[in-house]
Amino acid sequence: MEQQAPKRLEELRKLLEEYGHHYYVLDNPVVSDAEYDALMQELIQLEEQYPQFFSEDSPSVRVGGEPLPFFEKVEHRSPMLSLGNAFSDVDLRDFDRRVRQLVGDNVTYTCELKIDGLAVSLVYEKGKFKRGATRGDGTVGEDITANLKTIPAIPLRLKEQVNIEVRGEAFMPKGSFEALNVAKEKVGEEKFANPRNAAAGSLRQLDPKLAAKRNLSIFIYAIGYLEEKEVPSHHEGIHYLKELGFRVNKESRHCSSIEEVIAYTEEWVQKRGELPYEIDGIVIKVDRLDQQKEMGFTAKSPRWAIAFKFPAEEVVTTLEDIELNI
Ligand SMILES: CC(C)(CNC(=O)c1ccc(Oc2ccccc2)cc1)c1ccc2c(N)nc(N)nc2n1
Repeated sequence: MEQQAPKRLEELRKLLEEYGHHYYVLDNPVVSDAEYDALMQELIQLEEQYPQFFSEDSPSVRVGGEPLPFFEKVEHRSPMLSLGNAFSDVDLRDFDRRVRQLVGDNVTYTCELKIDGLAVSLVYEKGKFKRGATRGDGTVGEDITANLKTIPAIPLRLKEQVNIEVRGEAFMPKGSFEALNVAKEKVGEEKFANPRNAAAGSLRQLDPKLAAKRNLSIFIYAIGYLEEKEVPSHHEGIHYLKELGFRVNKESRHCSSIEEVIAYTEEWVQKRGELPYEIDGIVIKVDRLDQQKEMGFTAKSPRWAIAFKFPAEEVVTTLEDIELNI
């Protein structure tokens, strides 16, 4: 007869999973950091006391396991495609014209912020997080599961026991990036050039305990495959991902015309500085899945999506940043 795990251990796992979801996925904390940390410490101590009740989806895995000798290569079940680029309204209108030529005039778009981070794939079996990987060359990536498990915004268990693979952008918030570079400067270590390099550098090193300290987060933006369920549109797919427990970006907008899309790009060129994370553009997707299927793919990109790239953010170099060699 299998021994029952102590009640308190199960209770702590449920509490920390619930609190973690509110804090890191919904950006809506229900307990203080101090209370969350105290409960986590209590769970870690209990799990050390009862190692026979180890569970791979316990919230305690967020602190990170032992360093790996190397990363395994993994093949994505469906390719992680790249996006064609648009640099102007003319390019966006050309895209809209191509879409209408292929699927007719009854077309709407979903616009999403293009987060400046590291593209990753997350595989769930019966709702449990099994494997996470970098994009790599789109077909083969590196298995960075151990590092991704330390990201609190990545659910270890979904609200439904589905087999699903999702794609998203792991990133380091601007505030965490600034603090990390201050800490590196203090000990004379090389600073990261930007949050994207900091996120990639944190996830592509072999020690999960180091990744756990980097305050990384993620936004999920695509379903790679999903068994036993069809979603009719992209925006309904994203809503489903949110219901499953994934962190999705609240700024996405369902647009009924390319004019609305252009207005959205102009809005975010202005507002990007107000975001707590860096973005390098906007991704525009034909919203209906039947029309996406009708349009298909080129060798490496979908015909039904495009990335509108922002001009590189001009870096204002303050006087104290310029070594005054007078
Ligand atoms: C649209 C897609 C390319 C994802 N989609 C896929 O990767 C993808 C992959 C196989 C698909 O189906 C196939 C299945 C088998 C073979 C070929 C295709 C469908 C979509 C993409 C890429 C980058 C994005 C980004 N940086 N930010 C946001 N917000 N969205 C993004 N969306």
